[in-house]
Amino acid sequence: MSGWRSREVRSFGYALRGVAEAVRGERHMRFHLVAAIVVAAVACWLRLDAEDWLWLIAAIGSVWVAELFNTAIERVVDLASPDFHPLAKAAKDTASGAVLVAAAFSAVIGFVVLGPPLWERCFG
Ligand SMILES: Nc1ncnc2c1ncn2[C@@H]1O[C@H](COP(=O)(O)OP(=O)(O)OP(=O)(O)O)[C@@H](O)[C@H]1O
Repeated sequence: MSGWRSREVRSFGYALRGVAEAVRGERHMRFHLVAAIVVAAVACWLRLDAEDWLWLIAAIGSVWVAELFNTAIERVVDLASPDFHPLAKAAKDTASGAVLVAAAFSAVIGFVVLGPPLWERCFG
């Protein structure tokens, strides 16, 4: 393997390890993983079309990305400011807020995409 390629493979490995470490260490990350599996199972059961799948994938992805950044920010804040500091608090609270906003928008997308076909399947 060329030097460039082995460097790329190594970087990819570090990135995957970062995701795995976040899933192992963060309760919320595991919750998002379970939620994504449940949503995908329901979407399969409802036989959603490609466009609906894209909306769900974008919603799930946005929550995962927000949670990964939140985890990274928490780690850096813990490293830089183990003692209480108002700026550390603001950084952590803002990072959690990003997850909350992503989760809220994703819940709306889930409701709009899954709601009508689910209603139809269950009560139609
Ligand atoms: N060094 C600090 N200085 C000031 N406030 C802090 C500090 N560390 C944590 N906090 C406050 O405590 C809250 C909880 O912090 P913590 O590190 O426990 O993260 P968390 O929100 O519990 O994340 P998770 O549950 O995902 O581990 C933060 O949102 C922040 O308001």
